[in-house]
Amino acid sequence: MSAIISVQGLTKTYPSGFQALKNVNLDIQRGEIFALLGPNGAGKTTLISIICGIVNPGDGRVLADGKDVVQDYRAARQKIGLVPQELAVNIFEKVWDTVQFSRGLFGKAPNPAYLEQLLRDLSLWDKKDSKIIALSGGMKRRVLIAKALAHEPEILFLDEPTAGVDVELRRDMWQMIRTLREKGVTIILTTHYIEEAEEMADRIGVINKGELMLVEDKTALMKKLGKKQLTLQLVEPLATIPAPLEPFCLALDHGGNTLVYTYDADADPQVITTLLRAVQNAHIEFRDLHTTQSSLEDIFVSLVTDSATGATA
Ligand SMILES: Nc1ncnc2c1ncn2[C@@H]1O[C@H](COP(=O)(O)OP(=O)(O)OP(=O)(O)O)[C@@H](O)[C@H]1O
Repeated sequence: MSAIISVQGLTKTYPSGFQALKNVNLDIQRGEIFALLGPNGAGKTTLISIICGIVNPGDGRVLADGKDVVQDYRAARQKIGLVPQELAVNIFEKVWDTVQFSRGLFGKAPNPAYLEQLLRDLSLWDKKDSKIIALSGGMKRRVLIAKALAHEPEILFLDEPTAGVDVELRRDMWQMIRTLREKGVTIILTTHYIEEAEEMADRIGVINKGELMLVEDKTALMKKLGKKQLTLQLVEPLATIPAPLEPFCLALDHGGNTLVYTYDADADPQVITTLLRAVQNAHIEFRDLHTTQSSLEDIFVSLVTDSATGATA
């Protein structure tokens, strides 16, 4: 895969003197779904806004499909669709008119057949003559997506696409995003719902205080930084952990009624057999056992917290 977006040494200091981005380097691969995660104020919107040519970069360079977003703004911007967080439309306009207008903004020739298919795909076709003010919140979001896609961009940015939408619409949006990717559109989304990134993304970027802390394949990330826990529910409570089990660094919970073993998600599975044998040799009986795996949310929280406290992994 080749990079469709290339961010090189990007730094942004707002006129207030606040440094919102610090030497960000990032390549987005053609055809991927990339999720950018970060706490409030981390710099996600600033980064997206610079790539989309809405905010001026400070130092550094951004290329969209090889076009410099400053020097070759129009060509670069034409490649990109942006679904903003906030509704930024004339609410008295009709759906069809607003979508057609968006296409015209990019100097694209009218293509009613394309726009009809777009509105049909977004379940908006029967609302094409409705004024935006008369639509539900979920439909307004779909209109924002239709506007962003009206000029047939190859790259789609979604800034918090499902903030405040109900579960059903969120699932619909996820399906919509997947369908777009199948059609070859590269998707970059920011989200506070880690579950969304876990569900959708091929790769994850974590940004904190203007610094890109990590960019990794999602599955590899969850394997590398994820933890698993094996919990044994004991028949008889233990007062202390017997000496032969000490090397496993077990925790004794629930008044001595459960033994918990925490291990790396990519650890050798043999380690569990060894532990269970040691438990048996120590004459400890258990009535039940189960394993859990840390979510992307656990990993994200520990990354951001560790960086705040200066801890290293
Ligand atoms: N125009 C501006 N002038 C000065 N500071 C700004 C400006 N826009 C953003 N900032 C600051 O830059 C930092 C990054 O903001 P940004 O909106 O990029 O964060 P974010 O990660 O998108 O946050 P959120 O998740 O809350 O949307 C914040 O501290 C914000 O206050």
